[in-house]
Amino acid sequence: MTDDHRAAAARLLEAYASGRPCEPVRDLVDGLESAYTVQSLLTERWLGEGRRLTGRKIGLTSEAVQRQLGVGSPDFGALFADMAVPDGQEIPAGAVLQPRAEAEVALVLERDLPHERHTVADVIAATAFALPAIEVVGSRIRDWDITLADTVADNASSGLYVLGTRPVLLREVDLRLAGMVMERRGEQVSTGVGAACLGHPLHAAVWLADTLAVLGQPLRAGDTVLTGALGPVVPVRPGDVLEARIDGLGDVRAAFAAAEGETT
Ligand SMILES: C=C/C=C(\O)C(=O)O
Repeated sequence: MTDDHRAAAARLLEAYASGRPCEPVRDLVDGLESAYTVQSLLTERWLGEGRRLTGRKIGLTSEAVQRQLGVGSPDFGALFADMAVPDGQEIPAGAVLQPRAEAEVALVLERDLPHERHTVADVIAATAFALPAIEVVGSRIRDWDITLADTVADNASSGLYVLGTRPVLLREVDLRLAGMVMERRGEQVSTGVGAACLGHPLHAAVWLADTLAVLGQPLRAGDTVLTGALGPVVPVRPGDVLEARIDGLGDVRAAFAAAEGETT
């Protein structure tokens, strides 16, 4: 760990604290490993503040999002209990900096995934159930001017996440063929399918499980895994109500508070 890593972490933490986006951190981060070192600094700090790790998110799994953000490989970030918003509960204005929303498949594990190389069968055997999810991503970096290094350092642009409430067993759903539609007050704003997520959301989960095991931080029983967007990410405006429906998994809703002085 270097002074540059500490400076990058401090820049991101200042953006969180002030609510004002910061300049990119890529000038302080030399490559992917270095970016994950900055992310780890943030994670360690948040754990030290008593936040509870609830799992991980995978990002940049779909070509649509990779094109939108101009970055070309998956990444991961940490999820904490205070980032989980109950289905349909209003999300306060300003809770996430520069919020955007995406619909995805969440997996909840009932077994550890400790190996350096997992199979899809390992992931299926370790999964208790799947849920539909909306991830509210955000960026501490001004205007989302991000490279892969910036988003990795910035906890994979994590914000909040909303999980549906009807658990579905993997044997009851074909996640590859599962279509997704996300609507903003009845208007279609994003569509996609499970196959858009690295070919299959379970492939994304295998990538994450292997990557974390190699890093010595394996996925554990009880973890939630957000497997990555199934379709394009959409900007969020105050007062938005977004509803995502995923075939076989059902629906989930993210409701955003109106800006002060506005009613919806
Ligand atoms: C910037 C964040 C992207 C994701 O979370 C995703 O592609 O799922």
